[in-house]
Amino acid sequence: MAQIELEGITKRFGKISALNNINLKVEDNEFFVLFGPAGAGKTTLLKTIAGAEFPEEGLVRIDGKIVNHVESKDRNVSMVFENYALYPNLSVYDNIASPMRSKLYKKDEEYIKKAVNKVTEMMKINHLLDRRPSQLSNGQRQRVALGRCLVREPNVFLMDEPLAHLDAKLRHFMRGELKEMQTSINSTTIYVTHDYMEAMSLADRIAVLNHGEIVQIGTAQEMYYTPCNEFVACLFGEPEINLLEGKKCVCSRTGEMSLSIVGSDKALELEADVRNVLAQHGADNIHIGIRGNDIQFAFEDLGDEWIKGSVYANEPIGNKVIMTIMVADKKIAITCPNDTVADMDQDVYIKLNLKKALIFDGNTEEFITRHNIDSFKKQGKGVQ
Ligand SMILES: Nc1ncnc2c1ncn2[C@@H]1O[C@H](COP(=O)(O)OP(=O)(O)OP(=O)(O)O)[C@@H](O)[C@H]1O
Repeated sequence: MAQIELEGITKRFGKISALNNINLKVEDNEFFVLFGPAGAGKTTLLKTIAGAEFPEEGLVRIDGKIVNHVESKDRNVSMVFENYALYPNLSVYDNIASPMRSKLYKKDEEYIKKAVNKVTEMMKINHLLDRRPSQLSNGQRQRVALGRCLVREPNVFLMDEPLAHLDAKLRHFMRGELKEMQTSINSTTIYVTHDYMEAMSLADRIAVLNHGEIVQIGTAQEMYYTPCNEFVACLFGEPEINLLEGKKCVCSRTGEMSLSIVGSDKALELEADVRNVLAQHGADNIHIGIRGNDIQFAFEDLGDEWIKGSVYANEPIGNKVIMTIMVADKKIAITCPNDTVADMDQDVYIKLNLKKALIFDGNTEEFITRHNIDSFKKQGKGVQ
């Protein structure tokens, strides 16, 4: 159990600023995910907490104590690295046993045997105990590295893409095991992943990083339903959220402010709460963020709010079809039932469910509002 606090952390590699003024508080017993594109600074942040990198500026606190000058081995953290970092000359058994034989944690061999058996059974690698790392597949090596991280009970687990090389089924199984284990042994976990589904299913809270800075911290729900900008909105969801250019206009039927999509002359009616926020907001250029499953489609014109487009692609993916539709010059991806059949260039009509739309400022790309915004806010635990 431990609370981690980072205050003003800056880390440079020559001219590269890998972390820039990071402020973050991870609560005791929290499962905290670092998420973001390649090169965002996730691994550097994890290593800074582990004591494998030292920041030029800022403070690292574990349970309130400043640990900037405490060596990695004395921080009682257990880290699993992306590149496994296994001892090549040791067997799987001895690799996993190694942390418990260190001076700090010295345990007797009987205890070690039980602990190694428990973790290797969970990882489904108990048939590989005598092999060396060079005699393993990448997925097996990754499980050994994870086993070595999990075998003792540190204050903090630091995990860098620990499931990246596993096949989909094992990955799904391991996610469940990790979450279960973290809850049962009450330890704080900081977990790096590229996979938004993994981030959303494991995390109590997520920090999105980009260019060495934190863009947003929040629950999976907040990231998905109230992202702070278009960058975050695009990271969560498959297919990626559609961002359509819109303009404020007046609806001839209601006389109220509404939105039209650039390339279409239809005025789309807004919910009163969204309309009120937009009326106060200066920007005329609006981006409408709408996910593929919040768009209806039909092969005939069903009336006022239906926008005409043409089928550009129709891609079956398992239990659904992703149809890409061209409206003016813009591609829009929608999620359809798996028996949907469509011809290329066929006329198709779509209707946006604006109750689900995210409204962004077209110039700054910052989030402005959505319908029922208060029901999506502040459901996570902890503080930024
Ligand atoms: N030892 C190093 N020397 C020089 N530059 C480094 C070093 N380690 C990281 N960097 C740079 O710091 C930045 C952040 O790297 P980091 O590995 O933390 O990103 P990341 O978000 O973990 O990326 P990925 O998801 O690809 O692993 C990158 O620009 C990277 O090239």
